[in-house]
Amino acid sequence: MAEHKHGHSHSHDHDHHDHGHSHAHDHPHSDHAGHAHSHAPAPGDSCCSHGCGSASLPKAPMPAARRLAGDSEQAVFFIQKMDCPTEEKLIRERLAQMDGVGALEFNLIQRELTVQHQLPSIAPIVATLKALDMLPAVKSDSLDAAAGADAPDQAAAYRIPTRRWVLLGLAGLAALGSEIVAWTSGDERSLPVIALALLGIALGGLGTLKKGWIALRNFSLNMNFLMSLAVIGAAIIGQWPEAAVVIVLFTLAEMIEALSLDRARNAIAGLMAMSPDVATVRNADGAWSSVPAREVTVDAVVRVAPGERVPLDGVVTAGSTSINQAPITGESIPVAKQAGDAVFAGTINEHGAIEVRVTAAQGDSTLSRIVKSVQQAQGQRAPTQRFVDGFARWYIPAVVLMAVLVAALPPLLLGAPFYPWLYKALVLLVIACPCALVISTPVTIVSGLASAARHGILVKGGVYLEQGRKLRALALDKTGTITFGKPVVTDVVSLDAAADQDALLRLAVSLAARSDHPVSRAIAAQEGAAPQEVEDFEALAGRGVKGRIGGQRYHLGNHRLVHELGRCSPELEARLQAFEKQGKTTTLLCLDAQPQLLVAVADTVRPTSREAVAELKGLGVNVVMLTGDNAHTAQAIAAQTGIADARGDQLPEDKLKAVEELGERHGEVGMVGDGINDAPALARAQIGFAMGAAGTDTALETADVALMDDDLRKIPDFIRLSRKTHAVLVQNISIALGIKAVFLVLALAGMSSLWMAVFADMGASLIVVFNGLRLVRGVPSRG
Ligand SMILES: Nc1ncnc2c1ncn2[C@@H]1O[C@H](COP(=O)(O)OP(=O)(O)OP(=O)(O)O)[C@@H](O)[C@H]1O
Ligand SMILES: [Cu+]
Repeated sequence: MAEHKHGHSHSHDHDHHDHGHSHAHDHPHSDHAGHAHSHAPAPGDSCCSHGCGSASLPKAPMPAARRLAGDSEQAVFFIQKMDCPTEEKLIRERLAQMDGVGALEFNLIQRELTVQHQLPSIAPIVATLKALDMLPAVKSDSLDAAAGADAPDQAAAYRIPTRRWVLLGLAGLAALGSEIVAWTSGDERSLPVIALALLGIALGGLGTLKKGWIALRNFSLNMNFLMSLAVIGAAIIGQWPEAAVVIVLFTLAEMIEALSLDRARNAIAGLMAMSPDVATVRNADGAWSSVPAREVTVDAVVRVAPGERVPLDGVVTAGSTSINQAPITGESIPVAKQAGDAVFAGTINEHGAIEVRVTAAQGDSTLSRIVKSVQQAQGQRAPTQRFVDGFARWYIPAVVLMAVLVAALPPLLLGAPFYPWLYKALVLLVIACPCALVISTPVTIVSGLASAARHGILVKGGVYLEQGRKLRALALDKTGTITFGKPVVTDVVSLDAAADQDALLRLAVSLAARSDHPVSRAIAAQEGAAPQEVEDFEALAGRGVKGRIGGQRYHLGNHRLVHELGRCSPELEARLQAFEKQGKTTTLLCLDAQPQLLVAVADTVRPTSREAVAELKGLGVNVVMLTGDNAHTAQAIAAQTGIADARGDQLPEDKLKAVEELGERHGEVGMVGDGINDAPALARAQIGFAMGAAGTDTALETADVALMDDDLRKIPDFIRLSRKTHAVLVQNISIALGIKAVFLVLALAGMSSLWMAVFADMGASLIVVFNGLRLVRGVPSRG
């Protein structure tokens, strides 16, 4: 992996109008410290992460929610009881009816609910949630800054209390006892049988019955309602032991489901666990002491011994070592670090002892921003999830209707016996549970997101994870993406034989020193030429720079600039081409618009780029290079990387047009870029990728998919993961529906009992959850 994250420090006053290429990832942490991240865009606003104009293609459909006109407040609740999609539906239906309540965002896996509202206080929302027996805890409330300070310890809240397990165990014994007594005595309605069954229902099923009752009162047909109906129905037709066994099994299924969701949540939390809890901090007197990492402030100096993990983000101030950055970038190749280099919390110091000046508090570290970003990403609904939710909406009523018909029609029309058909109807009600179906999608998406994060790929939403497999074209910029973005001067040629080349070079260096553009930086790095004072400095986007030195007017820029100055000639063009054909970028220093000096710089292609391009081609993706650099250089670099379609001289509008045109020709387009000149094209692409995100705030926040390091091979990795995720989603939906279909037939044929139906439902839920969790284990390997 490329290691080039040296913080550079130009002491000059840089022009910030310099377009494009401030190459953010080349100078990390310049203002990292004290940069509080409120990483919480309002739901619904997140559709356009680049702030793209209204003309751009829809990147993610808006969540179906009422939009509030004007400003709205936001409150986040932690709802311990919200662990099943049924609860979500119930809450959604009730809250959506309230005036002043806008978008609702559910995060089942974190059990969080975010509400946009325009109410003077959140009390009515809390009251509604309480009426649904949801017992919300306020995590944050934009009306009340202090809210959430005493939010419960969520980790503890996720745990299922032992008491519940014991109760369930006793309930199970009672239900089993009832079954045994009934079986041995051959009487299902004797007093001991009924008493034991009632005991089982009371110990294990009251919660479900209560929820069922709440659902009924709110006219919301949900799982609990169906189960309650089935149990009461079974009791009415005298199947007491069965009623008890069913409710106990159902409660057990619910608890197992909650546990398996924990697994998904842990996949994310596990990322955070990589960062140590204590840091060795230098005190004012120079002694070292152990301090909880949470309490270490920016600018403190911490010591990291060999073999230890780096506790906080920072910059090395003393010592040198190599660090395994796998927790951030997913690549376990050690990276050399010396004074001035950035290190990240959670990464592993391999051999040297280093001292690190902390640049971000624990909560702002790159790792915790990754975790927050993944948590947030999974709160947004992926397209498949929307489909599944929509399906579940008509599925339950349809099955209930069918159950009613099954119970009523055969006895009424054919004179069939009533009880057996009622029993079949009850089995149908149990089968109607869509839990497996509804839960399969979020679990799969979360596992995919967590797996990507572990491999240094930060996906900003399930949408992108689902879309990745559809990418048919990928546009790459050249400087800093395909190449290292660290060009060096290779040739300096005076165009006027009589001129003093060193004096001209000194002028070029003076102008270049004012710019952050990689080409300028290469020129500015020329040795032995102290820069001179520049007046009226100006950056010329896509061309170069200009300014006055010693009263003379100078331009420093590319062929386009000279052309526009009207001083181009066939001879000059021939000279430029000779360098460009070798993949070098040419820059000309002009005095009074007249070219005087030619400076050629060469950038190195990243060794991973070529492989990435080959892999992308293998995946059926058309790779196109779009660069502001000239066409000849573009061709030469493209040839080195195996890219057939390379387009040079691209201004920002041209890049945008190119992306549009690729979209029309091939379908979904991705774009990788890092400069301001790439921003419009990035926004237009269906998926905007940023590289080297570990060192920068902006790349981490604005891209749809951020690669933590500069390895382009992560893009084919991402596409493969997207395909795998899709495959698992399809499997899960087929399993969930398939099992239902089988039991539907069995039920109608009278071959399925109630408890078999509950068992099947539990089995289906477990299968889809574990199938989904499989994704955590790995990105399909890159051959
Ligand atoms: N500040 C500058 N100093 C010197 N040359 C510049 C400067 N700005 C632009 N140029 C010239 O203009 C060309 C186009 O610049 P632009 O920033 O659009 O693209 P780039 O960063 O070189 O390439 P890419 O689009 O692949 O990232 C550069 O190759 C360079 O020759
Ligand atoms: Cu020309």
